[in-house]
Amino acid sequence: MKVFKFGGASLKNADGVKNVASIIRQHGPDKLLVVVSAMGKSTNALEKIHSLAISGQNSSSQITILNDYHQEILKQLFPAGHEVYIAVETLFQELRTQLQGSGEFDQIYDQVVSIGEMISSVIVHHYLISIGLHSHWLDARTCITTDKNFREGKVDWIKTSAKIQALKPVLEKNIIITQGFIGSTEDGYTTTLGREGSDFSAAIFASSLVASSVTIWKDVPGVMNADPKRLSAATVFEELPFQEAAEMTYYGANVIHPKTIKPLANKGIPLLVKNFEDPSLPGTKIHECKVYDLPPLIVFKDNQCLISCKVTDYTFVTEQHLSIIFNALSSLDLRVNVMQNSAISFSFCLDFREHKVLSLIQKLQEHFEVYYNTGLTLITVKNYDEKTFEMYRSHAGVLLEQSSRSTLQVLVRL
Ligand SMILES: Nc1ncnc2c1ncn2[C@@H]1O[C@H](COP(=O)(O)OP(=O)(O)O)[C@@H](O)[C@H]1O
Ligand SMILES: N[C@@H](CC(=O)OP(=O)(O)O)C(=O)O
Repeated sequence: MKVFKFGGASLKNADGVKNVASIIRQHGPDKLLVVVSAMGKSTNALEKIHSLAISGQNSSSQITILNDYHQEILKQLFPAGHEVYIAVETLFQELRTQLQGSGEFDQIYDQVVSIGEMISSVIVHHYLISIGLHSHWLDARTCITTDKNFREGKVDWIKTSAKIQALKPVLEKNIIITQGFIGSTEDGYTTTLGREGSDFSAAIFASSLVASSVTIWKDVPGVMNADPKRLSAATVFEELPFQEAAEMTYYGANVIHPKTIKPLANKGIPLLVKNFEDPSLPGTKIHECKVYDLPPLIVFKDNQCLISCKVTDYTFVTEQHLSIIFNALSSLDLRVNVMQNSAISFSFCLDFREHKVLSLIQKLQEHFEVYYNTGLTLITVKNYDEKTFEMYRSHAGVLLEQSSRSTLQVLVRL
């Protein structure tokens, strides 16, 4: 059996849904489970709706814009009176109810933002039925069990795998359509797996079903040695070892979610990255292989924050200081992307998740003089050569630089 994953870019309008349906129709004789993300930029829109509502502002015009966007897609795909209209309206009702719910910021966020995937999966499912395919709609929350770490739910693999394996009889006669990005706590609250987590969902299903492959359908011809939106000369890899792909995603190559590779590599399931606009292109095969002479691989990670903690009592930075800093990071579940120390200060950069980073800074200020800069970009050059090394080191606006024998990292203000 195979797993396909279609992201927001492939489902951004009615033609996108038709194209996805045509790829599914042509998939061949294998059993198939399809994971879909929210349409277009719906998750960003839902994040905005949530943040307006939480801060006591009126979110109704943003909800209307999101509803209109989906209604336009529906109108182009289904005749008036089709049952899908009621299904989507029910989900918008659910959105309004959740916005009025009580609970922690992150908990409400997950109840609200997950609705994008619910809507898109319902639309794709009904469209597949309308063109004569045997589609079975699955609520991913009935299979993917996580802890209560809202916005970054940690998967309970034993429970999740058992529930996913129970889907095998359904797959005999149906194509399963389900949501990426979402799961559920044991007591029934929706959780999300981290932004752009639908690739990871595909890997969870594939690993539990021991699929023969996972294909993630993207708007690029495959995995490239840099984001083609940043470097137009980027070239496509025919194949890549799991290890290399995992490292790329760790440094921030957002073509694949960082948690996707491990479950697939553990079971030896190849990950294919293919282009949904031209499925005839070969794409990239990520699997256990050796590739020699890889070109320099350049990864840009935006929205970085550089924090410097300076000791205030004329002592040097000690292990006790580092322990305070790392305990604070760990208590907020924050990950450091690069770190560096001098005699009297310790600097590190991390993703700027405003809410959490400001709490971190507050904690650190109890012990250090804290300085911070936001709006930075971390550029990582893996397998650098002389030319790329010099080029990125001498980049304008470097705030921090670090290199090993194979990897250069510079933190810059672009
Ligand atoms: N190394 C890379 N190779 C290919 N694409 C990359 C790379 N790094 C970043 N990207 C970006 O990833 C995008 C595809 O991922 P994403 O937008 O998350 O897709 P989707 O939302 O459809 O899952 C591409 O449009 C491209 O700009
Ligand atoms: N919709 C979610 C999950 C996701 O993975 O989306 P996409 O496949 O479009 O990156 C997000 O935007 O974070």
